[in-house]
Amino acid sequence: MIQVAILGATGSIGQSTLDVIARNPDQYQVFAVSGHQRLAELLDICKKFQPQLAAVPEEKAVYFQEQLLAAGCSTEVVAGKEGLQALASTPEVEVVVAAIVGAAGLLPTLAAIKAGKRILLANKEALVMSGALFMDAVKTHQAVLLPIDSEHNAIFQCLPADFAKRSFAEQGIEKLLLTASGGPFRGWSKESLQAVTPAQAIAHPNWSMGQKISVDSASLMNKGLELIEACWLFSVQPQQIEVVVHPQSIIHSMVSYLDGSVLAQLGNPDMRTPIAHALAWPERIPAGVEALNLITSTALTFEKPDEDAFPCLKLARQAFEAGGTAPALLNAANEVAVAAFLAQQINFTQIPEVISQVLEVSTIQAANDLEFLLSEDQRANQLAASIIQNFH
Ligand SMILES: NC(=O)C1=CN([C@@H]2O[C@H](COP(=O)(O)OP(=O)(O)OC[C@H]3O[C@@H](n4cnc5c(N)ncnc54)[C@H](OP(=O)(O)O)[C@@H]3O)[C@@H](O)[C@H]2O)C=CC1
Ligand SMILES: CC(=O)[C@@H](O)[C@H](O)COP(=O)(O)O
Ligand SMILES: [Mn+2]
Repeated sequence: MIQVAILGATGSIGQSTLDVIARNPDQYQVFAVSGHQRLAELLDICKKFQPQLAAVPEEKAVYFQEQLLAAGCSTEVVAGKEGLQALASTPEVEVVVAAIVGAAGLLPTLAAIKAGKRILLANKEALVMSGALFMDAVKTHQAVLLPIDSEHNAIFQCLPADFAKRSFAEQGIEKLLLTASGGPFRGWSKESLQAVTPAQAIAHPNWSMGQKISVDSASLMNKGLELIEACWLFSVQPQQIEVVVHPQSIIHSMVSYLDGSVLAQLGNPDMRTPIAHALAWPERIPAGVEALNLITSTALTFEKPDEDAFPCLKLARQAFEAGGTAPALLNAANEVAVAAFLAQQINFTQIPEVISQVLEVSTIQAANDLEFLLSEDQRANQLAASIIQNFH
């Protein structure tokens, strides 16, 4: 029986993971879960899956333990950030699903890496902000890193099995084709984007996801973060990645080879597919996802991204090229700007403005020390907040 810890069990990825595990009860057991604000949902998860451990914020730990006891659950509560990191590195756990949103996921994911776990990575922000530190830790601690972000999982499936052992040139790989849906505002002009509401921005055309990633998809920052994520995961440069807008989200990404072959992974847009793939890799398990019917499927179309109306993609590419702390600053500024947009404090087109300003006034430094990186993340958060204040 494979024991699984789900960091961010109450979220969209967490719920999809629980669904896949529930379909494969002979192979997987939920050993540990974490939640942050949605503790009623976490209690339901504990009642259903009876995990050994549940991590919650420090101030809610006593109350949540009482709730568990009242519900007849023997789940033990671990508290706060330390509890979450301990949970991620518990010896009994073999697989850790990194599904916390944003920078808050970095330390628990690193704890799982340092404990040599199989990491199913959804939390792209953690990798974007810490890049080389993250990948070095994977190597040093012989963790197994499997992407469940749908595009990266697709690329992983289209690459040779031993892709990490040889250069792309030796393997005849020309480039990665990273698909983007284009989000709910695809085709909109810069001017018309100014007045869009949070409700419009989180209404993704194809995927049901948490609010932050939905806004990122709408601004194309999700694709910018994914471009950086792909650079680290597959050891490529941004010039080896072409972003292709594919509004139907049926092709989840592709690999183009020198002989003219383009390998693609297709499927209905449902995160249970990449989650099941990575849980079982190199085997396959059922995910509860309906097989793609190409006869009844809609036509597949492709177009170029509009980087003028959606400057976040360009900003992310530039941040990766600048290196050092730049991607962490980009990520921090984006997190603050997205939260401000969702709280209706800024408009949608001010998201890239906040990020540009944070990057412009910051000195980019080496990012090889975790403590320093975390302090820069905090500094960029504060800087972004003060830039937003000055908008008013
Ligand atoms: N949803 C999707 O289809 C995809 C998501 N991803 C990535 O996966 C990650 C999760 O996304 P998604 O599931 O959509 O997001 P959700 O908002 O649905 O879930 C986020 C999870 O993180 C927890 N969380 C939030 N803040 C904190 C914190 N400060 N400390 C600890 N836990 C916290 C939440 O707890 P609570 O709910 O209890 O507050 C929740 O469990 C993101 O990085 C996203 O980019 C990648 C590809 C696809
Ligand atoms: C499901 C998933 O992996 C998301 O990252 C999704 O790809 C978002 O879609 P777009 O960012 O392409 O709109
Ligand atoms: Mn994705």
